[in-house]
Amino acid sequence: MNAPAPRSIDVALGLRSYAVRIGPGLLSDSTAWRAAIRGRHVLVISNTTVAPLYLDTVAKGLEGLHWASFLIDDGEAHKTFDNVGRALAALAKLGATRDACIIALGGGVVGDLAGFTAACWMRGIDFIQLPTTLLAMVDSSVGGKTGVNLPAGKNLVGAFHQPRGVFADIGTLATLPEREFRAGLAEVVKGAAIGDADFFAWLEAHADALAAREPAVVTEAIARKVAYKAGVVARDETEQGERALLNLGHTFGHALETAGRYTSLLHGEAVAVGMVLAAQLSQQLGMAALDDTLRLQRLLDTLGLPTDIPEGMDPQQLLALMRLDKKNTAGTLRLILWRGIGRAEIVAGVNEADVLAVLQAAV
Ligand SMILES: NC(=O)c1ccc[n+]([C@@H]2O[C@H](COP(=O)([O-])OP(=O)(O)OC[C@H]3O[C@@H](n4cnc5c(N)ncnc54)[C@H](O)[C@@H]3O)[C@@H](O)[C@H]2O)c1
Ligand SMILES: O=C(O)C(=O)C[C@@H](O)[C@H](O)[C@H](O)COP(=O)(O)O
Ligand SMILES: [Zn+2]
Repeated sequence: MNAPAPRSIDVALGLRSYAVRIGPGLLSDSTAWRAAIRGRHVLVISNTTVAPLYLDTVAKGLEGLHWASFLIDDGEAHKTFDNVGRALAALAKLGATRDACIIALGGGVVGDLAGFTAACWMRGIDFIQLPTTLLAMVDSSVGGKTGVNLPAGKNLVGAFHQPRGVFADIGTLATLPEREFRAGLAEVVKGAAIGDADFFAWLEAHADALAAREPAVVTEAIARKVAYKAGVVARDETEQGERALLNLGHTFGHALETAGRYTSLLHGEAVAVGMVLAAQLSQQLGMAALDDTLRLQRLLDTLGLPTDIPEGMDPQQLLALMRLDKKNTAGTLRLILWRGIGRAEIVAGVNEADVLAVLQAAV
């Protein structure tokens, strides 16, 4: 089978615009990403799973530069402030000046942490995203949200800091475990559920091909989701309005992740469950129809994603965690609710009793 044609999608942000390139061989063909490095110092941030697979390939593209690597342990539980401190120490040891560049090699955990480290060092240096998970390719590497978790909540510390470029080598998906691949599909479904009913229907029609990882279909899905997200980010970089829609399922999802101490559900899985809960709440409030909720559930199911809250979770604790969500204002819940396939809405002042009722019915 022919390799899918490479794609390039622009994130239009004036002087800080950049391209998201998607295709095979982008790690080993270093010409493009190397050109995005302006200075002499480079810190590659990765983790103990990804580095043994791909760091040597990246290293070949760094010849002649003064570079080092900093590896974190694997998993969401390591997207911490402590690790940012260690990464900053690695930059100091490297002697990194303001024209230094950080390369994020890995999934969303590495990307978020590396981006935040780049935002902090000397008040902001360049970084490049080399995403190696489906989730990072379709979502976390694009748009400049960077940050880390606290025990009190997901992504509570962070900064908006855009990368200089994103280079998604789809060849790296060959080594990605099945569960992680499926978790990435949740963020693809999310984009379609929020703002693109045609894309949602396309996902339904191609669900089996996606689950089977057919390269052309996977590439098309990545490109469509990235194009959708790039448009939203270009219109509302710092989430003053529309961008909050990208949080569909996340207020519930982040609470599930935090309650599970970042080791129970993967982020994409938590978003899948969270979208179903948001749909059920929307239905309860008379905003969405049962048929649409069932369609969403069916698609997530076909893609092998969970749609139920894991056993043992406490609705009151989940609600308490939701109160610390960054979208909330003036002590009231502000959620992304759903009007049906392709239509989401920001709703302020959501009644806690309604949220609790949905959580209690779901456990
Ligand atoms: N900044 C954003 O806009 C944004 C968007 C969505 C998600 N996120 C964040 O992204 C994180 C989730 O990202 P994720 O799903 O990529 O998780 P992850 O970074 O933990 O990666 C998933 C797993 O896959 C492994 N892995 C990565 N690439 C691999 C490869 N090619 N082959 C084999 N194994 C590989 C990793 O070591 C890890 O075990 C969460 O912290 C979430 O909050 C951020
Ligand atoms: O890019 C965005 O904006 C998103 O909300 C994308 C989400 O998928 C992602 O999980 C993001 O990190 C959540 O952001 P947060 O502001 O809720 O922490
Ligand atoms: Zn997300």
